[in-house]
Amino acid sequence: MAERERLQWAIIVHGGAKSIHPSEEEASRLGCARAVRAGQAVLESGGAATSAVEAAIRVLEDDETFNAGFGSVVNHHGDVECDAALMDGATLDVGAVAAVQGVRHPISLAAELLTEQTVLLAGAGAVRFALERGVELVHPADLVAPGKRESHIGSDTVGCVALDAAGHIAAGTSTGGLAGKLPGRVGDSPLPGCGLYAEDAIGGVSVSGTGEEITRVALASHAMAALATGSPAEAAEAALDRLRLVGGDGGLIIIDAGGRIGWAHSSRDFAVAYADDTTSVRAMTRQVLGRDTIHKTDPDTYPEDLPRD
Ligand SMILES: NC(=O)C[C@H](N)C(=O)O
Repeated sequence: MAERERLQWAIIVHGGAKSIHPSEEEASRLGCARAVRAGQAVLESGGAATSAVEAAIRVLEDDETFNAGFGSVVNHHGDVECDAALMDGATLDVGAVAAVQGVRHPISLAAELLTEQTVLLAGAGAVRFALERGVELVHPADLVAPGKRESHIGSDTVGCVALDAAGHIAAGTSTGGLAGKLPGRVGDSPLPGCGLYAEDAIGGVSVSGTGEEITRVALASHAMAALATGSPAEAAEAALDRLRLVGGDGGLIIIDAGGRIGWAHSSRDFAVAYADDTTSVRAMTRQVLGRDTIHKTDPDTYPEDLPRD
């Protein structure tokens, strides 16, 4: 197939690798579509990929459908502790935060760190940094959405990858982690090479799934390596093969340097939405790519007047 000319911009988000209850499918698709629309607005006005990723993830963090920011699952002690990261493929800068409490938008705290020498801040130090930088803080209990306190199900981290008009790629993640996790536990999401990676010359990837297994196989780095020889969907598939070695479940979204979008998941479902300068917002909760996926759903196309809450 002839190589496509590079697109002006492209963006994909995910709402987590998990089983999505039928009653949550529409909310998952709509939530992801809204997030894409927020990132798209940044990209269409010539904004940076890092800003688009932050804007998209902030929408997902505000949506209790997803396990990030408000609506995060609770840990073993009933508290929300969040991990998030943002990586700039132009500079290979990373900003990451782990096990933070009471930060309304962990992705914005990660963005604040992006230009600092420090890559990853955890716990109380990260919250102090948020205070110094004027990043919005809330009472930690205010991040617990009704219904999530009792819930020990669900593992629906959010993520985003974007390519901007200048050819720069960024990737981001945000999560409440795994329900019932030990306090202080940190998953793959804030770790470059595990939960995310971005490098302009290659592409960008954002991951969801069982964090310990994803970390053990450095999943994002495998997807990046596989992009050298395959399409984004093939690279996501190759990474999932790697994950099967340790028995984990997951999903990956990818954009390559040419703006091609792809994703795959071994979890039953994976809410995804995407758009580029030639395609309006499309969203779905599962698709056939992985040999372990069981359903096919044609993507819903969302018009300009995307429904609002
Ligand atoms: N839902 C998720 O993707 C969870 C995240 N990967 C973690 O283990 O913290």
